[in-house]
Amino acid sequence: MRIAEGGLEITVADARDGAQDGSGDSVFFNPTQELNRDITVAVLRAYRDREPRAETYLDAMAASGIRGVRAANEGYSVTCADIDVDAIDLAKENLAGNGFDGEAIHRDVNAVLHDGYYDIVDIDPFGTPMPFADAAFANTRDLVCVTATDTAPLCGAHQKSGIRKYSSLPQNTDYHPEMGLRILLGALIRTAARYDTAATPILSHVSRHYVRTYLELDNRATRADRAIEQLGFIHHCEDCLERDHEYGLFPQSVPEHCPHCDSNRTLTAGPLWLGPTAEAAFAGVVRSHLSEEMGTYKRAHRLLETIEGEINTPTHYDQHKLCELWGVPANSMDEFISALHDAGYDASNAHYSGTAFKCPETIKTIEAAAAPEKD
Ligand SMILES: C[S@@+](CC[C@H](N)C(=O)[O-])C[C@H]1O[C@@H](n2cnc3c(N)ncnc32)[C@H](O)[C@@H]1O
Repeated sequence: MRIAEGGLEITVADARDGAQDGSGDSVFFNPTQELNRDITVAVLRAYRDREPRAETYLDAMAASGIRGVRAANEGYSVTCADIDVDAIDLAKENLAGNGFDGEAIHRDVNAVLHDGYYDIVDIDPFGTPMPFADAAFANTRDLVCVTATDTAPLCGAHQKSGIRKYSSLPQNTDYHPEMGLRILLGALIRTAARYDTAATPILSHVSRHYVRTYLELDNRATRADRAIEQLGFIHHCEDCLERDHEYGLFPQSVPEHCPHCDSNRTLTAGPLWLGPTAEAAFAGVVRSHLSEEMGTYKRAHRLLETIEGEINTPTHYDQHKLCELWGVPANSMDEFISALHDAGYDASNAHYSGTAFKCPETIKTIEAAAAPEKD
């Protein structure tokens, strides 16, 4: 089946043949990942201004090669890799059909990376990216782009699987998309540090059922040490929903009672990333590189605008959950955030959902400043 994406024509397998969930024999293709791919193209454009030296792009898990074709269209020197021979045949056809002479290799990406360096590596697997993280951080010069679709292990809903895959303890909280992102970032940043490399997230988003992040690399051990210093733990109360953060590789103590309400329903998650998940200025540059022919232009624009304005501290609150806790009807997000600003607090929308917001204050302070009136 022929589809058009980003102004290019690509041959992909049909969803009716199991292409979308990877269930059938056909080469994987998921049309709902167009937002992910559109933002990737805008990142590749923005990254050229930031690091003009970056030239080579490895579409490490190419399937139809759609990412590779789109990167080649941006002038990158592209290699597609996949362990599925049908995928590689299709990726070759799609590169050639669009007039690009990129390479397509039928090989395990860990072996491909063992043999050579790339400036930008894009890891887009089924489920967890961790089996590919070591090879990616050891053999990439500038930027590692990562998708993780195993959101249930990441956010603590499938906790044992999360512990196995990410060597960390995730907890299922009311801010589960951010929990997932920070658990993933913690694991990726620790993996990069094994190679004396600092991996800094310059853009991240959690959309639908996946996490996407772009990590810029710096091969200085001192920078890797500084990245490790931004790992830590979240202590969360299931009753009052307050959460506290603690930096370090070991929690000083795991609270048995919530310091805010004395409940014994406390959870500790980590180690996870407590640093910024994106650079606001870079998100703005990426937004300026979206183009209107992109199928998800409006959504991507809105998403990046929110990320640009998002306060970059852990963790977001859900306004509906807080209003439920306070026993009041929810008002509009604009009204709610304005009330926080009027009271002199920093507050912003957060991209995780329409009711997500960031405010570095406690729930008690937020309630006093912005809780809507009871009916
Ligand atoms: C989710 S799909 C990739 C989708 C594609 N990047 C896109 O945007 O449409 C994952 C692909 O990874 C491939 N794959 C799985 N394990 C691999 C490995 N070890 N090395 C290379 N490719 C692998 C699968 O064959 C599959 O085509």
